[in-house]
Amino acid sequence: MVVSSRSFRLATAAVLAVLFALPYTGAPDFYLSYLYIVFFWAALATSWGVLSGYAGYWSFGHAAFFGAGVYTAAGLAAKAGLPFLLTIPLAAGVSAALAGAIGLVVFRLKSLRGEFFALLTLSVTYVVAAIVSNTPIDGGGGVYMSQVPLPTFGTSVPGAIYLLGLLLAVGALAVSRQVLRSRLGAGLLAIHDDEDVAEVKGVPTLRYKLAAFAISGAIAGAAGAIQAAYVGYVTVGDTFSITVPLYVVLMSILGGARHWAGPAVGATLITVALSLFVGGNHAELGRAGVALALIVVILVLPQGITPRLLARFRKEEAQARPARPARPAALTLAAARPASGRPAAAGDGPLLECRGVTKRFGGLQALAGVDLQVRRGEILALVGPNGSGKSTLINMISGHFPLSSGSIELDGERISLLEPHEVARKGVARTYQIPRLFEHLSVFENVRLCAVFGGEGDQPLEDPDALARHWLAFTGLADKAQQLPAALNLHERKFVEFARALAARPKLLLLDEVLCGLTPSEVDQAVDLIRKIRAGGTTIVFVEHVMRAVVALADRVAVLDQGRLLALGAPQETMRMPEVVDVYLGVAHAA
Ligand SMILES: Nc1ncnc2c1ncn2[C@@H]1O[C@H](COP(=O)(O)OP(=O)(O)OP(=O)(O)O)[C@@H](O)[C@H]1O
Repeated sequence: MVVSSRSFRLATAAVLAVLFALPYTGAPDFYLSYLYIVFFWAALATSWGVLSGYAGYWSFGHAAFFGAGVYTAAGLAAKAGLPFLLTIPLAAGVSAALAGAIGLVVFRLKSLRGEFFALLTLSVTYVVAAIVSNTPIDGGGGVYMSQVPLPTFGTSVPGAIYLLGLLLAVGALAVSRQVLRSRLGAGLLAIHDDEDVAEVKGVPTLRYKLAAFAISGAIAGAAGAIQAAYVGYVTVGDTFSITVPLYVVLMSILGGARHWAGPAVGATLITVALSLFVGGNHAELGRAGVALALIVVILVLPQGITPRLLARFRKEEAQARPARPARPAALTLAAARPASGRPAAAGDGPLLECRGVTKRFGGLQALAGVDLQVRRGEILALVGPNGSGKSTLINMISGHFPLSSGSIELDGERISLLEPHEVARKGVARTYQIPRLFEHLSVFENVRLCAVFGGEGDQPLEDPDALARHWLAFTGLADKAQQLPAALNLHERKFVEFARALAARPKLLLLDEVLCGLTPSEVDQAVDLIRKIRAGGTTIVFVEHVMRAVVALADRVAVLDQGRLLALGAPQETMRMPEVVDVYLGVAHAA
């Protein structure tokens, strides 16, 4: 049976209407409480997904944010006498602030990615728990909510808590969906796949991670506030329990952590499955069976249930729909060009100026004071023996690594102190020697992301989709748009790197060994492409070992040796210089 998107939306609206009306129909409190638990876990798991699912920063500290919400509400309502409803936004604020404060410290450190982030957030839970239990916030005895006047809309207290839980779950899903569809979501998904590359492509990674963490904390805090009213008596042991992070992680993985609805789907399935085995003679056996079934489902569907179901649904819908003509990739050239791209103009002054660029990796001097000017509109080849510092210089210009000393200016403006995403916003784009594509994004999404985050200034691009399609067509990848990078060969992966860099509309394009590993005909194709790119007004610096391409393309050649600029000039003459022949080409190659 084919269900259209419209009928799916109508069904969702009808289910929501029934759920919101339920407390007014005289439904027993037992059912309301049962459904509240589903909403509670759905909201909590959804909040986890905003940072951890999208950006891949697995937090095991969700109990800290949830607990901060529980105790903010309990403390303010039971001890300070604030109206309970007012404590919910306050709890959200406290938990968001806690997440933001932790994020400000840990997100700056590259060494705290992956498992270290998980462990660190877990330990934060115990620190917060210790603070709560050793201060008057709890004092070791727990906090009773029995004296707190709780709202009774929905005809009773359980009805009101049910409605609050439902509102929170719906709100969390709406926020998570909105995040995923925004620039923030696109940036978070890129961070998930390769944070350093995301930053170089223009994603302000620190700001985005902080925003996601704060949103995640806020929803968890609000969930904690409502849960405080639900349980009526809060204790440190129950609140800061390892169960919270373990459950939300499991729920999110089962449902699909990279989809906005995935964690809530997982939460619903697990909560309902576990509730079937709360009592009776075989409760333990039943719960073990549920756990086993979970393991099997996760092994069979590593991306989660929701993406799989949606993929099938979309496939059926597409098959049922009459085929529409494909949208053309056409785009006005003005939109595709670099923001301030100008055609090549000899003597127009340097676009890029490197002064005394030095880079040390511990005791190793990779660059030893390189002075180099790149003229506006030229193609400059950067050559030299292995380990001479070519890629390091590209990394310095794109902001990938900070300089040890020296300075780099673009268009007369110093860029060497900027973050990589700020360098990208000044009009610098690069490719990687070994393509570093976002492996969970389609080829189209890879290029679109660079269209969204590239380009000078902060004006959002009007039609990033059209720009992505344009550059995919330009690089001959239009028919690969919907594929994942893993399905491409090396040549295609390198051309996706090209398309991504071009979608950023750069003034300065840095190409790091784009021809390495390509067949002779693929090299010819790439040479042709590079010529066309320059004709569009882009200045190009390219690192290359394929001499045929260097001679065919370069206006000038810069030769590096042991981190120093050995020679600079027109290709033919520079390649014949005895010192260049000596250190790089060898007599036979120079002939
Ligand atoms: N992240 C890093 N940490 C430590 N050393 C590094 C790092 N990156 C580069 N190096 C070292 O710096 C020196 C210059 O390396 P670089 O990759 O810039 O050379 P290259 O000229 O691009 O070489 P190739 O042609 O082989 O790519 C090498 O000795 C390399 O080992």
